[in-house]
Amino acid sequence: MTDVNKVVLAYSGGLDTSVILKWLQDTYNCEIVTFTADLGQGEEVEPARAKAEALGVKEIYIDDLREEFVRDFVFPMFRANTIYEGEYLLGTSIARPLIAKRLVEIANETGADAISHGATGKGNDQVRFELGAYALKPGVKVIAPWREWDLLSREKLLAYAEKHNIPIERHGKKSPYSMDANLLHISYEGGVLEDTWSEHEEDMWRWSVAPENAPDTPTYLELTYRKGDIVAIDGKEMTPAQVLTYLNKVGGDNGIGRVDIVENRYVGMKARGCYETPGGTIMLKGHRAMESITLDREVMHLKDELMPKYASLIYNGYWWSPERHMLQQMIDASQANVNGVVRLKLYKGNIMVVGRKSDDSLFDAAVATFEDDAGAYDQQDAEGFIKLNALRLRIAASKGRSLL
Ligand SMILES: Nc1ncnc2c1ncn2[C@@H]1O[C@H](COP(=O)(O)OP(=O)(O)OP(=O)(O)O)[C@@H](O)[C@H]1O
Ligand SMILES: NC(=O)NCCC[C@H](N)C(=O)O
Ligand SMILES: N[C@@H](CC(=O)O)C(=O)O
Repeated sequence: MTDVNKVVLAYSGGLDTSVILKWLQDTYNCEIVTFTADLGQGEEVEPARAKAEALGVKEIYIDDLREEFVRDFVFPMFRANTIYEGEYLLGTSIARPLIAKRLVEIANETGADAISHGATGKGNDQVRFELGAYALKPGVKVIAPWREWDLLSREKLLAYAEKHNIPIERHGKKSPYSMDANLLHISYEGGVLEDTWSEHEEDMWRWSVAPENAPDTPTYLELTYRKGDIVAIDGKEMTPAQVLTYLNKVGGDNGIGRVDIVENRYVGMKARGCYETPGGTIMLKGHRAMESITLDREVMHLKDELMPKYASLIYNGYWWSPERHMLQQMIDASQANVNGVVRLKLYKGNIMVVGRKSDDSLFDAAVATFEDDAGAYDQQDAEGFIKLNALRLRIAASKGRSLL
């Protein structure tokens, strides 16, 4: 067993991390610092203070990280139109690097030599927390209780909690799912979802109405972009966290952003997950529309080619890596002219782009028109363009390389 003096625990305040807190004290006989983040999960974080105090913790950090989360993690990720395996908007994946960063900062402030978290040994989150911690504090020790203890069933965990007077009630509605929530999404895993054929239950979803129950009249939105980020909605300036909060509300009301997928975890297994990402789904659609008139074609296509790689880096836990940093600089540089306004129509789970405008637009109506273009584009140029592009095809065909 590793020798540790002081551990910073990522303490969400629920049953699992409360058991972990006690288990760390007993097993490692060390001081514990707790860290609880408000990432917009919609549950009060303050109750974590009293719970930690009741377990004898002296150093308690409760941080409101909502603005930092959206400004420095969510927005940069959306500049790349990031999506994992075609469906997942990485709501949990993008929050873990921020938790890792704060764990390390708090360890430095309090003189702790170790960090701990409650992610299991079967998932992605352990990888994300630990790669981040090692990248930012190379000598840090890591304690992952799920990989060490024998409390592997719910019954054992509850028995341990009861024996040590750890309150087992959770605030809010009890969920049969393993969930993670923040301003970008809610994820649901486990329970009935472990049968890939069983349909998710309607009452599982917490933020959105079913598309069929959404209003019969559409909702229009105007998103103003500056350097690839939304800075105003319907002309009203907003901070990054305000933007996402607002879009979650209107998106949820219109039945937008539900997905039910089976994804490939980094550790090798496939896992079923349902995700509710109303604001993020709107942001992705809006951003692509803004780029469609402001980005050069080859820049756009290169971004699209690199995006799956960038998404995998984030999914697999490599936010704090030199390769993600390098890609981010390129992505950010591409956004210099991604300015303007996009107009969207939300209707029963759908998002339609109905307008886009920009002072930096590359769309040239004089060139694109089906009407007389007054010499803006010489149609005869196209003949040589096509012939030279066809040259190798014609040579191959003339030498008998039939494609039929
Ligand atoms: N808001 C948060 N603040 C600090 N740490 C967090 C937060 N959310 C999650 N974590 C860390 O990530 C781990 C994995 O998250 P997950 O959502 O699986 O936790 P959990 O099993 O729900 O824990 P609990 O039952 O205590 O809520 C948690 O055990 C905790 O260490
Ligand atoms: N139950 C959870 O804690 N889910 C978080 C993981 C969500 C998603 N499968 C991910 O790996 O990012
Ligand atoms: N948070 C979940 C899922 C994951 O990490 O992929 C776990 O700890 O297992």
